[in-house]
Amino acid sequence: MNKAYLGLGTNMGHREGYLRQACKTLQEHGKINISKISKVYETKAWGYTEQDDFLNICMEIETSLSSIELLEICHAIEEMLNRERTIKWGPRTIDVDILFFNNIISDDERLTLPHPRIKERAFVLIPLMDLNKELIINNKPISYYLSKLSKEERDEVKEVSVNI
Ligand SMILES: Nc1ncnc2c1ncn2[C@@H]1O[C@H](COP(=O)(O)OP(=O)(O)OP(=O)(O)O)[C@@H](O)[C@H]1O
Ligand SMILES: Nc1nc2c(c(=O)[nH]1)N=C(CO)CN2
Repeated sequence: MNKAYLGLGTNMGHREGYLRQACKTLQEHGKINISKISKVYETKAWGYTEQDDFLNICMEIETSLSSIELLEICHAIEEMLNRERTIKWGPRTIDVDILFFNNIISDDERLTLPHPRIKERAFVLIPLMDLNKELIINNKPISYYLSKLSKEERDEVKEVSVNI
């Protein structure tokens, strides 16, 4: 069985609803089991800042799918929930990224592993820390990268009480 970590984000419309639908679709897939789910965080937009706040979560899954098959499922969920690609890093109903897939390291443009921007993103590092503090990128634990971010960046990620 493969172990993977996914990052989900949404900042349009009924954000909890989109997260719930994405989780339900993943859980109902016969070849995916959600083994852990992080707390829910409300986060300031990163990268392209002129947009509404996001809700972000991460999850750990077990799956018999290959990494590319899993990527196809992530894209199918984005399509089902009407994600549109207009502005780079812009508003979206849902984004489902593969953060880690086993210990695979790949610089393939279609599927880069670990996801290339985890290290800079408090909105990913903080929920990942809920799941597994031992995750490693370039021989360093994710806590190292979180400690390198400024207090301001970390403070932009706030736990909220939302049930998914
Ligand atoms: N680990 C990965 N997880 C998801 N998509 C990936 C990954 N590595 C590469 N990609 C590719 O990145 C492309 C762009 O993805 P997407 O439009 O979701 O980017 P984004 O979420 O806006 O930005 P970012 O990639 O910085 O999170 C996808 O077509 C996908 O094939
Ligand atoms: N806070 C936050 N900012 C973002 C997010 C996101 O999920 N959360 N996703 C982006 C593109 O992947 C760009 N910026």
